[in-house]
Amino acid sequence: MEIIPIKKNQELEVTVVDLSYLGMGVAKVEGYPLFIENALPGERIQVKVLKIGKKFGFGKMLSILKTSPHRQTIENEDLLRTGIAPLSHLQYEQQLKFKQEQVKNVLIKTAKMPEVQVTDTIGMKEPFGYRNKAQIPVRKMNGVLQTGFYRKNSHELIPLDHFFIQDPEIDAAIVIIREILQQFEVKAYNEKDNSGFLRHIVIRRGYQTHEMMVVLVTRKEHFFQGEKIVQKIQEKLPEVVSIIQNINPKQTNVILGEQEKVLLGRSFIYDQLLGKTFRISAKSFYQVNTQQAEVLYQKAFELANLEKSDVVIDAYSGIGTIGLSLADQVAYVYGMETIKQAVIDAQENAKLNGIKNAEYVTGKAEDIMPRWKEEGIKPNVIFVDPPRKGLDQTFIETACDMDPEKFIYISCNPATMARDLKTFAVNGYFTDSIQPVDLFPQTHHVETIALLQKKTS
Ligand SMILES: C[S@@+](CC[C@H](N)C(=O)[O-])C[C@H]1O[C@@H](n2cnc3c(N)ncnc32)[C@H](O)[C@@H]1O
Repeated sequence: MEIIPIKKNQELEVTVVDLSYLGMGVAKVEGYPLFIENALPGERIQVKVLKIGKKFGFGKMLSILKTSPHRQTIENEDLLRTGIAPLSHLQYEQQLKFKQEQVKNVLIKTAKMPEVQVTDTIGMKEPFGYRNKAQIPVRKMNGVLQTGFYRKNSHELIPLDHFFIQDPEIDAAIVIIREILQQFEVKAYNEKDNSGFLRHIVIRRGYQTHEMMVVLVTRKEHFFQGEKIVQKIQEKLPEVVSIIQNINPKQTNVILGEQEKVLLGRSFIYDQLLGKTFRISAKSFYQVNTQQAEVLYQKAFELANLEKSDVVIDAYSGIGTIGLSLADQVAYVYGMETIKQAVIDAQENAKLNGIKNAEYVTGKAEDIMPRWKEEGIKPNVIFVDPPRKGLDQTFIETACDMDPEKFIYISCNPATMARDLKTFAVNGYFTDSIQPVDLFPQTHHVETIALLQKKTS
């Protein structure tokens, strides 16, 4: 586009025509896209132009002149401002449709597979208060240690007590811990000059067990009055079975550092998933929505149509939730994962549940898979559940070379999944169907399960 038809600070009336994949309303002014927070398709709004780029700009909604029938009232607009719940102004049924459309779009545009069926998104009955984990930044505001969340695309803290999508017991615990920290005059971290002490409070709470883990992320090891603070937390929060100090001295956006000290109790909590018990360490991955994780895994097992003689690979295995949940339906499970603590959890979880036909090793999927191929392991079904960046392309080639009957690809990023499905197709595996599951209500994130089968002709 040569001429940009609008100017910064201009106020104008527009019609919202679309919702971006990040949940922002999109209006077009003479073809020039303007992204607007808290705006829904079909709405006529008054907007002020905030930012102009070469290809698109951003606007701030001033008022709604015509409201979408799909809009719902939100408790607190900070949930949109912080990006905690960027779809919370859209009715839940519509959120589910929006997610299905997102998956369809990437299949058409990225994977070039318009023929693949994308089924309806499986939603939750109560789509809030579901997160079993919180990672809350701690900063000094008006001279006081404060907790909240960052404004979108910034590190400016917006104080917040009710996070809406988090387990309310976690929200309450954050407030109690904050008050204790204020009482002991703990210094909040200042990222501008990498000074101060407390950076983040991370909390996990077992959905079934209600066991709570509190991780205090600090810049330095020396914890002035640490013992007293720990004692007070335990006194006020009897669900806490684990308090960990994680030390992160670096000037970085990465929350957890390398070094960890157990200040109280165990280095892990237990939770139950699909009738099995799992221990979860601070650095191990565990799906944040336990209820929907059960729905996700059950659907994945159903699609896998497992047989008692099957050999299964659980790639990117975390604490072994997928492989150990299905171990009693198959002959053997091999799992691999990069985080050592998570692999130890998986090994312990196998013992805890009396599972003898599963083994877990530490390493990158792309390094372990060629080794297993060399050793002559012949999987019938391979489950892959990678992080947002998707699969390593050499991993896909090696895995396809091992000639399994099918793959079950669980993904938290439809865009990288669509890219990977193309590589699978080149290597002889076609995508049969895609099932979106809503693990992250009120947000733009969506989890999907793809079933891939070997090409027969
Ligand atoms: C989305 S999680 C899934 C974990 C587990 N399957 C579950 O459902 O809880 C992805 C996991 O892959 C691990 N990971 C990241 N890169 C990896 C790699 N190159 N090889 C193996 N595992 C990796 C992460 O540490 C994380 O535990």
